[in-house]
Amino acid sequence: MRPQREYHIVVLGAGGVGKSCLTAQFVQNVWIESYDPTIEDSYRKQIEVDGRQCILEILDTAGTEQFSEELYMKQGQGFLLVFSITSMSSLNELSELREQIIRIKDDEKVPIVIVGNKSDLEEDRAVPRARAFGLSQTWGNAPYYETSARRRANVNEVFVDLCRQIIRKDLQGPSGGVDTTRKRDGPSRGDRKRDKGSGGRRRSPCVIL
Ligand SMILES: Nc1nc2c(ncn2[C@@H]2O[C@H](COP(=O)(O)OP(=O)(O)OP(=O)(O)O)[C@@H](O)[C@H]2O)c(=O)[nH]1
Repeated sequence: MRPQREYHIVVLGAGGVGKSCLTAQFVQNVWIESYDPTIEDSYRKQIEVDGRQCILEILDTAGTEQFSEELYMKQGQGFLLVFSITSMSSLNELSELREQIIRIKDDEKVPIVIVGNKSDLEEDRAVPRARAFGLSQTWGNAPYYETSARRRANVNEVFVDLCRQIIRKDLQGPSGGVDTTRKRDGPSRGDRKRDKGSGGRRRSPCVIL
């Protein structure tokens, strides 16, 4: 049996674009209506991609408060760059984030997926699909998906695409994922948390499904 590999994914983007909702839909299959700004949450989920068992360690970052940015960019092996199709400024914010990732990772070909979330709000669209797609092309043909966390549309697809890119890179070089057969499973990082109250959202930093 192939060993499981562990991959670090970081979800980045402006505040309120739906990073936490996308992550919660992917990891826990739940929809969160309320807006509760994230400080930093991390989750674990095991998935199978092309016959390989992968454990994804997903870091859901703060849209507004930028804690330990450099550290998590260094540790991340793949990045979901999320904007809302209802906000042009949220798309514009991604350019700087991408530049930062490339500078910190010192790698032009770092696995990235660009995500235009809130596709269910077509009537409020402010970012033409062609505009976002054009940008993704100038970023080395990074895959571009439109998602709806609310309707759970394309949610798995963005994580699987990113995971596939990381696997490909992992197979090409020695600096890939961690072989978890040599590592004790334990709680994730992500220890800086805001008290999220008793709503539907979990306080636990670590979810293993
Ligand atoms: N209609 C619609 N609303 C969404 C969608 N995704 C998220 N939202 C709403 O947008 C608001 C913000 O969602 P969050 O997931 O908390 O956004 P975030 O990017 O994590 O925000 P920060 O934690 O501040 O960085 C919430 O009220 C969600 O219910 C979506 O796909 N469609």
